[in-house]
Amino acid sequence: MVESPDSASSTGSLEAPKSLRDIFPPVRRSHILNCAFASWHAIYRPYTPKARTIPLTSEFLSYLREDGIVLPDDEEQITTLSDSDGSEGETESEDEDEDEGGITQDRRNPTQRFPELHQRIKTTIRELGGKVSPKLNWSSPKDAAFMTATNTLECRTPGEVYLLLKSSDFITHDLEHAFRDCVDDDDEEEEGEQQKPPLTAENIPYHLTLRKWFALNPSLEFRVFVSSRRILAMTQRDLNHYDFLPSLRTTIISAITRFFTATLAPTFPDPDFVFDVYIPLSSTTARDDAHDDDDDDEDSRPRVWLIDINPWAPRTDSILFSWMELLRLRNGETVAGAEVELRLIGRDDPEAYQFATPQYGASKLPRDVVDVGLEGEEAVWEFAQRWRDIVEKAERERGERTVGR
Ligand SMILES: Nc1ncnc2c1ncn2[C@@H]1O[C@H](COP(=O)(O)OP(=O)(O)OP(=O)(O)O)[C@@H](O)[C@H]1O
Ligand SMILES: [Mg+2]
Repeated sequence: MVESPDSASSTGSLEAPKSLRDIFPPVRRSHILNCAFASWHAIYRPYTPKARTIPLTSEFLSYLREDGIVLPDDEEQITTLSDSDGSEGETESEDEDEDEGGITQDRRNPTQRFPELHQRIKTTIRELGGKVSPKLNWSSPKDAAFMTATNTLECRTPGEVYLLLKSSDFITHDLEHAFRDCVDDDDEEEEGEQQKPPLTAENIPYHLTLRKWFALNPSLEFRVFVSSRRILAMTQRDLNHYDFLPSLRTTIISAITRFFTATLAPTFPDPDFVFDVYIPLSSTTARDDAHDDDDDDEDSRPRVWLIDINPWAPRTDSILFSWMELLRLRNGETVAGAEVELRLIGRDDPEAYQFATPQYGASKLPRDVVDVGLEGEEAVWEFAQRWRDIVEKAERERGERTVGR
């Protein structure tokens, strides 16, 4: 989870600026838990790219929390810090717990320390085609992508997964600060609820999520802000300018709105949340390759995939909006009947990164997309044209033309 900057000062209000924390509605612990991947994935699996969630043991959580990185010894290709610090090839006796400044460190290798879990992760990677993108309850280790040979979150072995998780501050946030700035759910107690254990950090069920790796195009990732089961606003997620996006605005808004109305709006446990979607270039290829849904849906309209659900909380990055703006929209400070805004990065916007210079190394820009970028404007345009053709065909089939140039 990335902390969003407190943008109280950028609202232009004449009132004395208040901090975002002062005015943000309280965030309940249950809301945070509802946004954990394993919680919502259980409901919306047919709409997500292929993924598996693996319950984590306390042994594994201790391993993640400890300083130092002891990696498995059953992998050949991984070159890591542990190779140079001499931990590889330690004998049984050296693997025993040792006391370092009062803190007990378990130096055993993951293959001895949590063999079953290690094997399960290995098998799951294989089942998902050999390449996965890892995530804990709420966060992916985007800030640690630089640790891998590919500079992405693509992992082929459990060791690569462990290395990313252990190197990431975002993962540490999931482990140590999941309920930071949250309130209890006391007033929500219903009959029979008293039997439930209290929602404390100690009894958070942690899961490792492994998502089948696919080369998604970051220009087609969007974040959507929902309040009272109503879409308030949408934003591009990737911080590059894409010339072709404005002409697809109406199509994108209606595809996402249709998806939201049919799936999330009626069933997500909380009325306020933030969700991320991806609109694949070619629904058929992508579905065959990475989708969990086995139906024979021949609908050729742009398909919307659910990537993540995030808390309605300052900790969620509001990207091209400020949380102040969103809270105002929430309070109805909008023109009645106005269409939902999809905010895109303009060519000269200060937020715009150089094309092919993404925010967290290449983790947001799969290699083939980088290649398109590096091939220059023409290749990008060709790509855009292909996408537009698909969309236009779909719209024609529906008998309504919403795309035009
Ligand atoms: N199956 C996948 N294969 C390859 N890349 C993926 C896959 N799923 C997601 N990604 C990429 O990883 C990025 C991060 O994923 P996700 O949004 O789940 O992480 P996050 O930590 O929750 O991010 P945030 O902090 O912005 O909420 C996505 O924006 C997407 O570009
Ligand atoms: Mg997220």
